[in-house]
Amino acid sequence: MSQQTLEAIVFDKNLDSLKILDQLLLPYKTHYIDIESIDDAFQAIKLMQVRGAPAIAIVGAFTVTVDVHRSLQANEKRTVAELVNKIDYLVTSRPTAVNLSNALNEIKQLLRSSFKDSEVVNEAVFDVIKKYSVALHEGDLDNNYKIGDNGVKYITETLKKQNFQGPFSIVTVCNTGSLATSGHGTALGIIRSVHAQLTKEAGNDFWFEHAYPLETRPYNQGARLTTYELNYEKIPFTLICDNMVTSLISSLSKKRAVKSSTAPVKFIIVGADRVVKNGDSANKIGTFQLAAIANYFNLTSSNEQDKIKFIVAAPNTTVDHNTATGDDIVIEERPPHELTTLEGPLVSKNGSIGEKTVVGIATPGIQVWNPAFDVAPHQLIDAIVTEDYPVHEKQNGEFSL
Ligand SMILES: CSC[C@H]1O[C@H](OP(=O)(O)O)[C@H](O)[C@@H]1O
Repeated sequence: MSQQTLEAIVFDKNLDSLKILDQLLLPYKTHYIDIESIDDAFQAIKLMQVRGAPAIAIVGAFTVTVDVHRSLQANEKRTVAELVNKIDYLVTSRPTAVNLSNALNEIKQLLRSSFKDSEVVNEAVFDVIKKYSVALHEGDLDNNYKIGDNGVKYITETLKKQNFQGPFSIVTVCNTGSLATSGHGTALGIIRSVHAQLTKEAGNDFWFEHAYPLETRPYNQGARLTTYELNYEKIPFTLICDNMVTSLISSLSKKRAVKSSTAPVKFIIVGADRVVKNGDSANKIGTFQLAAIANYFNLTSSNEQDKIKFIVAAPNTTVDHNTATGDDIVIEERPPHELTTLEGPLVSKNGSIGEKTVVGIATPGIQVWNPAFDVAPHQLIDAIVTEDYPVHEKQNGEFSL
């Protein structure tokens, strides 16, 4: 496998060129794809060659930048109104993650406030879009480190309040790390920061011992991407299937070792694609179940030290202030083949990596339901961790975002 990297998005400020890491080939192959137009980006986002709410917003913004750069180089005459239409098309590539529409709508507002619809796109238009895109990319990385630190503070405060002692573990779903953002990540960013700061040597009565990433069917972001990141950073983890969470929590709560660890699950930390005004949060399918599982164990345990906190980690660019509740969130449905087949390279017994292959794992031609996301109700969420501190917690059962 060529040199391993976690840099999902590469924008060259001098060449005004954009490359994305093809995440459909990870973890077996590191391959970058050139993105030269809005059409290229629509395809790459739709196919999930790049995915993750913040990452697709950053790719969307950089794509408009390189698309305009290319058209100026080709001396194409395009009005601002025509460019806005192409931007609206890009927004439709993945409807649930609000980051993409937030970013592209902000670019449209900048264009509308600085130029006439009938004006021909020129260098001044390009400069406005590039400046916004670079700031979005750099701001996302800064936000993620703040989310990580805020997550550490919340976890530390929680464990101290509970008078918890000893090692603890964290469950997470999908991929919310460097491959889903500009770097460090959101939920996985908190795990990175917890691994770095809440060590046994840090002197607290408690310390982080283990992460449990879920496989995250059907696209397998956890099995392919989160394990790739955790392995790269040498963070201790054990991959589990999506249907193993209750057994994992139950075994560890009874001090029954799972592989080499007995550290109880104290936090389930997930990302988000859209957090709406009342705190309902859309995220990868299976997230609602995780919130319900945490709630079950909390209802059936009387001991404060056993309580599990359900945390949503997301930057403010993922918050949708225009939508009241989760009932109003459009959930993207994906193609049936993602459920009925598996795509990947043939891996021989000696570990050598072959050509990409598609294998069937279900009866051909059957009816399939493949929603990419679900909505965790705010009632089941203990904290929403953004780049702001203190973190968002419910007052009288309600979030105030
Ligand atoms: C920080 S990534 C947020 C969010 O995006 C992922 O969805 P997908 O892989 O389908 O783009 C997943 O729901 C993450 O939690």
